[in-house]
Amino acid sequence: MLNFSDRLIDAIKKKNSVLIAGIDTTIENIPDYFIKRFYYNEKSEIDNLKTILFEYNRRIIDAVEENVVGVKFQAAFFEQYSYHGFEVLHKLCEYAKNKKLIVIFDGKRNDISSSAKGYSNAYIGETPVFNKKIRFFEFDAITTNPYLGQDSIKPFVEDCERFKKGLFVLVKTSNPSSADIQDIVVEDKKLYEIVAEKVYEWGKNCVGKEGYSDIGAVVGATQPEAGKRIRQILPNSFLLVPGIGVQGGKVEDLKYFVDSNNMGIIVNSSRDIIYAYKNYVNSDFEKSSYLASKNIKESINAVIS
Ligand SMILES: O=C(O)c1cc(=O)[nH]c(=O)n1[C@@H]1O[C@H](COP(=O)(O)O)[C@@H](O)[C@H]1O
Repeated sequence: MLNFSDRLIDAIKKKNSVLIAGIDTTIENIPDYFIKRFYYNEKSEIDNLKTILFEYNRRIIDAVEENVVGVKFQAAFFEQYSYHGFEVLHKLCEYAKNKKLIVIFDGKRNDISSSAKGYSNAYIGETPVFNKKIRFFEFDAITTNPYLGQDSIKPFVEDCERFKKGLFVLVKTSNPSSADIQDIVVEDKKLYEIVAEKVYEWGKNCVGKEGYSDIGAVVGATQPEAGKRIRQILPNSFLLVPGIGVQGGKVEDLKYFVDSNNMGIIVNSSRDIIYAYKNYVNSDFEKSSYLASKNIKESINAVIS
């Protein structure tokens, strides 16, 4: 199997898209008419929840498939429904995988190395069970938090090498308070610059045939200045860029995040896609999500090609 970065590049070329659809759906944002269609009084709340969460997201994936290179599942939106949500996540991951989409687990997981290994086993690796090793999830990549340092990242990096997977390390996030910690100056550098340098080190031995590392960085679209700087520090890493649209990040600013080949980014949009029915064709969420994903893809391509 090809390295993650090579598979990602192949998929981007095939789709002519760097757009990732973020599957961040909550039940209260699913249109009423859809809920009515699948809600059965004789079934339990939990059974209705599982059916509706799966069926809605499955249709979103069908609708946007043509315009996106992959999907990112934000764990929180599934965890809030406990193991019922995780059951749906498992089914959706398989569903998207079967459509040959790049599938990212956005859990921002990490801990001391023994615990980090458990996270890595679960989402991008395999877990020892008696005398077997089981792959519970088939995600292509996972997001992770760098705060605990190198030994906490190592289990993920090793699994990336072993199973040809990808890792996106939080470097400069999109949220308004990201400066509180990430912009602290340490020995003339902002902390996020130091984290980016670490990401470069961690990814040095995971380079695919196209020359890109499988260890990338998360950089918010709301942070173009940081994007420019991080791109200098990470010339051959993929940047996962969330925060366009609702959070205020501008598609025009993506020019600061790309590398010298106008490559090296994937751009996430969640609410603008999954709830596009609120802005487009209220009665047809699939058509709305299709149109939204097409428009976002085309506007990104206009900036970076
Ligand atoms: O790691 C992420 O994906 C992430 C990092 C970050 O800095 N900012 C950020 O918004 N995200 C995620 O990207 C998605 C953004 O959603 P929208 O603002 O609805 O497009 C959510 O799933 C966030 O959890």
